[in-house]
Amino acid sequence: MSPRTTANRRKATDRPVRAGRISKTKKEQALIKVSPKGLKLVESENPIEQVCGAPPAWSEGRQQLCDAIPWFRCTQGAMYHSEGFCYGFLIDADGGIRSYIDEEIIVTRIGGCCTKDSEGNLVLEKNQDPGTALVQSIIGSQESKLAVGLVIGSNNKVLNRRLPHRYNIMDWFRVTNVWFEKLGQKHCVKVRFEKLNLAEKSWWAAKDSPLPLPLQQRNFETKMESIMCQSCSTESPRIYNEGWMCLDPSCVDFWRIENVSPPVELTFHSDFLNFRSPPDPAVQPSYSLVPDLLSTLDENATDVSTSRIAWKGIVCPMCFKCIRRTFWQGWKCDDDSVLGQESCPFQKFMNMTPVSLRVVLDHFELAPIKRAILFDQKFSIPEIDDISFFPYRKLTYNLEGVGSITHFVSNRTINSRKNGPDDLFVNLQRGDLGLKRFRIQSSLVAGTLTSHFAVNYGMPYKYVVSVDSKGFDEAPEAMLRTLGRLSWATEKAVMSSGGTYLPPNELLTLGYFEEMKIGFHDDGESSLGPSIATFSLGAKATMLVRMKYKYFNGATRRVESNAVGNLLQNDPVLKDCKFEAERRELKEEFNAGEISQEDYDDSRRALFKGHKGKEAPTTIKMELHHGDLVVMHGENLQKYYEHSVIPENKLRFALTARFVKPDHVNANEIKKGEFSLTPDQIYDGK
Ligand SMILES: O=C(O)CCC(=O)C(=O)O
Repeated sequence: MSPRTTANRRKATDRPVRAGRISKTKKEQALIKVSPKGLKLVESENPIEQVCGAPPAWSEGRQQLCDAIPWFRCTQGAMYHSEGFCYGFLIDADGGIRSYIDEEIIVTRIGGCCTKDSEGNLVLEKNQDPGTALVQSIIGSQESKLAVGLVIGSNNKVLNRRLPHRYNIMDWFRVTNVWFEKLGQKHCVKVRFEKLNLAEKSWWAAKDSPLPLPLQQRNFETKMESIMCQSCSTESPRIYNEGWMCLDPSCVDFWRIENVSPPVELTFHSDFLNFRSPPDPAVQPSYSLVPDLLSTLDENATDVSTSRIAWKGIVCPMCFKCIRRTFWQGWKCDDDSVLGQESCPFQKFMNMTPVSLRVVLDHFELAPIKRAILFDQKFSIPEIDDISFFPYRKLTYNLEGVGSITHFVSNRTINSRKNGPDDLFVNLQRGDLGLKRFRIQSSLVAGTLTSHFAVNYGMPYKYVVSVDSKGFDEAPEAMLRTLGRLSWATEKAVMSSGGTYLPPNELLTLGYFEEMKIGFHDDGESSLGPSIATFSLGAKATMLVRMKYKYFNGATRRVESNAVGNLLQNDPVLKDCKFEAERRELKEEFNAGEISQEDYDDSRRALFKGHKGKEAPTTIKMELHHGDLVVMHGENLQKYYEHSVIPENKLRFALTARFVKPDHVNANEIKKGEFSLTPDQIYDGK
């Protein structure tokens, strides 16, 4: 069906190229050719050029970028969108075919619904639906005149310029067009961005390229041709030279030129690339391109330095690199450097005005005389002992054949005693304990930092991260007192459960600012003894304990839903695991020699097949209050179960003591775990 033109239709191909157009080198002209293979051809035929300037901010890591730039808070995917608006967009390797970049215009595909084919090319898995959050958000920004921040990654080959860093902030852009195209048999969404500030030369323009035309000399009259489709009565702009197409994916004439599919090679129409939107003061961004967080933090206000906003990243005012808050006191530019990179001397350490207990504790008088606890029947109910260790309440959770968790519940008398939890909370905030955030070794997203600060004293210990250890001879007084309390709690809990007490020789201190936490993990390293004791100071926290995925489901995780993962070699069939009765019966038959290994495995596979594996429900839920002590005892507890802790307020410390087996430690480090307590550092349980 041939298109019916609108009243003001002009023949676009006849129109002269107007002022306001950036003059293009031959190479750039060639880039306008947008066949699937064309871009690669252009890339190899043309040497990579230098850019003329430097980005206003940059980053070598995605995590650092997202932490410091509020308009680009997405660690995966190309678009940062929130509540119906697109705020930031990354142009990297996968803009897709028919992409375009020059100094002022960017044409790219918006992500989603993609997978990689055998050659590593992105292919659409399904149609991009106009109703998806990505599509709605980009339209939301266009309609609301919200400027979008663009970042260009060094994997981008369309620009064909040498980019100085892995991620480079470009500028603010307005969304001028959002439309659908056909990609293979599916349809995808494309967007045209236009730089907001046309008066200044873009830093990514080619070195020695001419200045842009001044605004007064620009022609804002050029318009894209727009034609109404005869079939669906929707107007679509003319984007390609080869002919006009209806761009409404629901129309029978979608993506057809004069009733036939368009050729493989398409070239952008000059009006589509050359038109510029007249200046419009209503088009504004939500944030500064390079935010200045530091100027908003009043260091003398007591509740600022540990607040959520204060552990965001910043842009280094000296070298413009995005840096994360890795240190308890603040930011250090060279800490987030890539190895071998020149380091920048910038550092900003906060005043760290001590946080008062009153700010973090909700109880009217800081702590109750006796803590009343209502147990939720959904979780394990502990044995309660109010007598043996008075004034503590002792709650014991027994996990059959696995171990026990003992919770010593503190109160006002214990907390307010001299050198007790109230004093320790204040003392731990004096001086520099050496707390830092470390990189998580097994994180899915490379470079992710822990969401808490840590420092280790005594024997070296590696938990989710590798932390340097300082000797106990360097430990502040407050830590030795804590060690006294944790040794007391470990001994009492282990003796009550009939185990063997091994005095701790390592103390890991975690510090949590507002909204920090520790996700599910275990403390099951082979170098550790069976007891782990934690002392809570400051804000209340919730500790959750659950069975590990593979012990709950009887098999490891599998990517494909419904497929069965690797079966457990030695299934402990824990109480309340999935298919507990069936798994126990099969195990007994196998152990009794009634069924072969093959039959045992086949029967388990048949049992699990078709059931999507899921995380185990929470077995134990504990509220950890200021002054409380928790002792986990039993090697199998760490083997079969995992725990997480989510604090609630602006500051919490968790000090955890363990016994590290000396034969797992370098001889020259053993000394670090040696300590002796003065009589008043030894805790008497009061
Ligand atoms: O914050 C806490 O109470 C727990 C800390 C913890 O799980 C650990 O040190 O392994």
